Amino acid sequence: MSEPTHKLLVVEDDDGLRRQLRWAFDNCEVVLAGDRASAAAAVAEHRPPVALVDLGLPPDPDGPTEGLATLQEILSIAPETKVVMMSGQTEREYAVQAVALGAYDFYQKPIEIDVVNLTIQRAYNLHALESENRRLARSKTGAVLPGVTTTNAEMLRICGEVKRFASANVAVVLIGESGTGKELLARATHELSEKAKGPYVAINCAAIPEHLLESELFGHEKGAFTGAVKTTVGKVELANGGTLFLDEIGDLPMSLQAKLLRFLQERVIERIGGHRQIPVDIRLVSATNKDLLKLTETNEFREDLYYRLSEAVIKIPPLRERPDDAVVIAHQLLNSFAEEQGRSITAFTADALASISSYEWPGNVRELQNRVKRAVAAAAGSKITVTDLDLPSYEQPAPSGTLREYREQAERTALTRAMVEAQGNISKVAKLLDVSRPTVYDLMRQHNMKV
Ligand SMILES: Nc1ncnc2c1ncn2[C@@H]1O[C@H](COP(=O)(O)OP(=O)(O)OP(=O)(O)O)[C@@H](O)[C@H]1O
Repeated sequence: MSEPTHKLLVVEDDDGLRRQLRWAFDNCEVVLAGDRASAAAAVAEHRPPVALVDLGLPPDPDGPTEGLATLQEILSIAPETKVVMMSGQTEREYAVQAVALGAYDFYQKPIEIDVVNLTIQRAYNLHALESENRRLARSKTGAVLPGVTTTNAEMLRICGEVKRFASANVAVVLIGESGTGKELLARATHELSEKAKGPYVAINCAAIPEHLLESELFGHEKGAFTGAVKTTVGKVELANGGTLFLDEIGDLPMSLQAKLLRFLQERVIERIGGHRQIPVDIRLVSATNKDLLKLTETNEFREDLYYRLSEAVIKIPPLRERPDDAVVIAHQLLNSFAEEQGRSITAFTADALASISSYEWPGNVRELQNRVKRAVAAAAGSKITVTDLDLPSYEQPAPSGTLREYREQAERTALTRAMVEAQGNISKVAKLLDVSRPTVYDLMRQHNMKV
């Protein structure tokens, strides 16, 4: 084996054979297990790319049941692990059964080290190739900013803006419905900025009662008011050298709007009950689902503060306006929840995909997360259904608008589904839609889609 750091799990109950195998694979980090339970624990801890499993394990050393159960348990914890089963002369008939259950290969004893080594090397190669494919698929589905998944043209444009604004050190306001990813983009702005080495401190202006909010933001000195038993540093000061994220800024009470404005003009704070001016150097990112400009017209939000906060404005579209993202994010969530919950569910049914892309998603990505998580836990089959997601079934909308608009909508839906199914592989998309590759590229351009 080329890399001595490869982990190899050997599940074998015969002591002599275990020693022989450990010696034979001294170029791997061999993890030994003698039964199903210790094999499962070792897989959870080490996630070995390859496992070599004896078919006859206690309590059924002469039969296949325990070996096959161990195979299934390993794959339920780590579906990516390549399992090579070993059998005695008489158990050859179980080879097909093992492969049908997901084993990568089958090896018949007696052990010939060179041959086993070759099988294992091939398994490592395949594992590496599949990992690389998964990585590429992930990057194709657009990990354009840390933690952000998108293939939607508008979101990709927004991610580009976030990157540019992050390095420009301007005050950014993020506008979008609840669960659209405002906090996610706020964090990305911090991580990509020159303040990334400093702290990231978030505060939700709507979640804290008005009389406590001032102290939360600016801190207080001991004895400043009844109950102020010790000096407390506020969030603004805590964020010094980093980024302060003010969530639900539209709910900031008027009295504090004045105080925040003063801070933004002078860049110093005074704790409540304090007389010292403390200089604070922060990057400010705020977020709201309200129309701040409208609030300025009704005098609910100070206009001067609005302009201070919104040197850059980013509007995040709701998920219902980006059905392509709903489907792509759903797949990514499915993969990560299935891995987390140790379930071998890899797909949605076609009906479920149709519902995901047509549903309104009032709770946006947060609601999508909750539904997919529950569905992964509840699914009885290998695919997630509309019922698992507890979504209304998709109903073909009655034609509205012109024939051309209707055609365009259908074309876009078909293209999105094919892109998701093919994980961005254009040749596969072309095959699924029965058109040429150049046609796929043309369609993508027309519909503003990227791979
Ligand atoms: N494009 C995306 N890709 C992956 N995960 C996302 C995406 N958008 C949002 N999420 C995830 O969805 C969840 C909700 O996002 P977030 O908390 O950023 O929304 P928000 O707009 O700040 O919501 P609220 O206004 O309710 O605070 C988070 O777990 C976030 O990581």
